Amino acid sequence: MLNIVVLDGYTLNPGDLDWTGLERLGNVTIYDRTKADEIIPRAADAQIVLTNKTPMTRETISALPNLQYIGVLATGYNIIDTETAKERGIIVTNVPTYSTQSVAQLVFALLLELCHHVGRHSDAVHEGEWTRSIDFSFTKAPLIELADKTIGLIGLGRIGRQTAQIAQAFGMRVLAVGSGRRNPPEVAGVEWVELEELMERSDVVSLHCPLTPDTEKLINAERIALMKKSAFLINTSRGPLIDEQALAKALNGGRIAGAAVDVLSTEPPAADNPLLSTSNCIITPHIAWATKEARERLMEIAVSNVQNFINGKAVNIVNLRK
Ligand SMILES: NC(=O)c1ccc[n+]([C@@H]2O[C@H](COP(=O)([O-])OP(=O)(O)OC[C@H]3O[C@@H](n4cnc5c(N)ncnc54)[C@H](O)[C@@H]3O)[C@@H](O)[C@H]2O)c1
Ligand SMILES: O=C(O)[C@H](O)CO
Repeated sequence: MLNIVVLDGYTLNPGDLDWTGLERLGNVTIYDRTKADEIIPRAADAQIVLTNKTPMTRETISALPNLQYIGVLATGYNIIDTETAKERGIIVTNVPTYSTQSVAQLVFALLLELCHHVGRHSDAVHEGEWTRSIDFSFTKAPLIELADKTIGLIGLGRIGRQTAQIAQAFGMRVLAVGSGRRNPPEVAGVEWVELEELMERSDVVSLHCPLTPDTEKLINAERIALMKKSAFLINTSRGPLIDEQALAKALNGGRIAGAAVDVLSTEPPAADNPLLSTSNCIITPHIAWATKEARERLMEIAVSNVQNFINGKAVNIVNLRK
């Protein structure tokens, strides 16, 4: 039987799912979380390592001679040095599709909060402002309708497309930017444009591309400067896509109207992360993927990824192409 080590199982299964599917496949050891200096001793005898956000660097992978397979318990696999794994013949897989609907749903939870300030209005009512009001209605901030507005999607993969469909249901126009590597496919109701044009024309910019060396700080001061003053920026993909200092400066200076992010450059964030003290920036703690429904699918696909690897027919490989 193969040794299987889960380095950071807690966020996937804080207690409401079960690991029995995985436990049928080998000698399984599950850690809730693993610090950087604990990875090598914990994974030393493992042929299979599963990780969500515990990084597998060149140094770590090179120090694990028994390792044959790394299963990422997520769609984004930027925490893995995939090149080193490839050089050493180690298969890396991810879990695509499990949270597509949940992430797109959070995009609109964030966007609707920016448009309607539901939390702020409810808090005001509970604090007695409606009771004291002389009118039947009052607003704490300008309210915005999405119909006829333009959303610009950076990345039109699975989550980007689901977001496009919901946006269209709200009556929004949809612009998109792709990886630029080949002619983008026709997608109903979506206009492909260059990044600069997307930044200029969009009322809402939403990020859905992976974090790679090419996309790090894709949203920087120069690109934010292209946005409309009334525009919103939404990030449910990965924090390092945004230059956070530049975004905080733009928000504090009224250069754009607001932002909402589910991800930050380091997670959990340092207390001095500039977005934490920026008032017109909504921040959620990387929850887009974490609905029960999505986590159930994640567990199921992650187990089937391991089963397929053991059977010699690995699927969802992210590092052996090219
Ligand atoms: N917040 C969360 O909980 C959560 C959950 C799932 C996924 N994610 C993030 O969302 C990302 C997207 O997930 P997905 O399922 O849609 O992946 P996907 O692979 O289906 O789509 C990614 C798309 O981005 C495009 N792309 C690559 N580089 C680009 C670039 N430079 N500019 C524009 N587009 C580019 C790709 O061509 C692809 O179409 C993941 O990589 C992950 O980082 C976050
Ligand atoms: O990429 C993903 O699947 C989410 O960010 C959760 O890790």
